Amino acid sequence: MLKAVKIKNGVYWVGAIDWNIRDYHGYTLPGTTYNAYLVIGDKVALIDGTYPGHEWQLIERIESVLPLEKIDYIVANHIEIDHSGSLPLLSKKLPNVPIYMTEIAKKGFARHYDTSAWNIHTIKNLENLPLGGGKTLTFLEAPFLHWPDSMFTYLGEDKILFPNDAFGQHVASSERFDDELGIDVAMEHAAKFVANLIVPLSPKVLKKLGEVTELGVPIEMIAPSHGIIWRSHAADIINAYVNWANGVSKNKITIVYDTMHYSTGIAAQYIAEGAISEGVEVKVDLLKDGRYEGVHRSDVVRDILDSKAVIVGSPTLEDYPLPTVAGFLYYLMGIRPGKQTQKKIGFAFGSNGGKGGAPKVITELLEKAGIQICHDPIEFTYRPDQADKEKFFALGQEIAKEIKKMP
Ligand SMILES: Cc1cc2nc3c(=O)[nH]c(=O)nc-3n(C[C@H](O)[C@H](O)[C@H](O)COP(=O)(O)O)c2cc1C
Repeated sequence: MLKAVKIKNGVYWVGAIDWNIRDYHGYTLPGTTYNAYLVIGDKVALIDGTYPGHEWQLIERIESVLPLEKIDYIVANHIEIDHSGSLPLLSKKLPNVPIYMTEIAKKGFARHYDTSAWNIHTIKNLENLPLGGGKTLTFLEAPFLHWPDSMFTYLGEDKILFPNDAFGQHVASSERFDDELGIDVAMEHAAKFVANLIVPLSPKVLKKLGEVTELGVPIEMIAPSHGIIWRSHAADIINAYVNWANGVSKNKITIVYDTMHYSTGIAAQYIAEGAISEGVEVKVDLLKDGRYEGVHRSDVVRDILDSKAVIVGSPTLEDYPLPTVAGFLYYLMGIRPGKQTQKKIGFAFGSNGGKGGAPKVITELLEKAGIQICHDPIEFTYRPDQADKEKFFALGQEIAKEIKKMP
């Protein structure tokens, strides 16, 4: 039988490890976990659940602590199926057990499952659920963190926040805690998660963290619904969230491009060399799914998370950017990294066969992603010549100097 992991007295991790998942809604990941938690007072509550197909891990881990029938309450912090996929089975096995959720979740669940037989309890913001035995759950509505239905659950006596997807990371590992996995590795997985899922919600993150601070609820441990539990570095991940939400960046430039015959790649290299000569960090990402093996867009946005500048290149193909670049820009428009408190600058470039047009289209899409355009689109025909190379090197130097002046 799989075992639960004790995270505090009377609190257990009873989730599932999914070692195999490599793509989740277009985000590449090295596996993940679906975290669920058992809180045992006089009464017993189960917080969150698993993706469909992983219910067996959840049930075995619960039963390593107590019989499933001992569960008195189920808390559903979020409707998305990677957390709620076990509810259809649990609601059958535990037919009378109340399931706590927000009013919006109730409607959302009805669009996912047949909830007619569920014993649903809709929570009010800051409602308490005393379990007895020194365990009280408090529910905090957290709309749009990250879906309209989302809520956080707080276990006051143990100072544990169960914020569902917030503070999560997609990583499958034998370690359950930040200090076991290593803080740098944990932070890197958290950064990718934030770059892809949380950046568009930045104002809401800041507002919610402000509300939690005002409530004066001490948080010693953060137990998210994916990845490791923050037990030694809860304050560090909260601080990192504040910085990411504000768009705090390094003197770093991300250059992202695709190419058919590599002319645009030569230009990218010259921009990079110019910037490097000014002492700034540069990441050059050739987009995956293009002609060459490259970097997946979900990793490119991770690079952009702490970059002050984003430079995007594409040759012109039938008057437009390559589909990889266009697709990437649509992804970026949804994430809107340039719309955080601290701005990002950028421009577009690319090779053409005489007519061109791609960099102009890229510029428009970069603007929609909130990137402040600091240079007109730059085009050249076929291979860059010596003058082009020098121009691109100088541009790299120019933008590096510019970002060094930015906060
Ligand atoms: C199928 C195809 C369509 C193209 N369409 C255009 C176009 O609409 N306008 C243009 O100026 N060049 C066009 N070109 C030329 C490329 O933009 C040119 O070869 C460029 O140098 C390629 O840059 P790269 O080496 O970075 O791939 C096209 C090339 C191909 C193969």
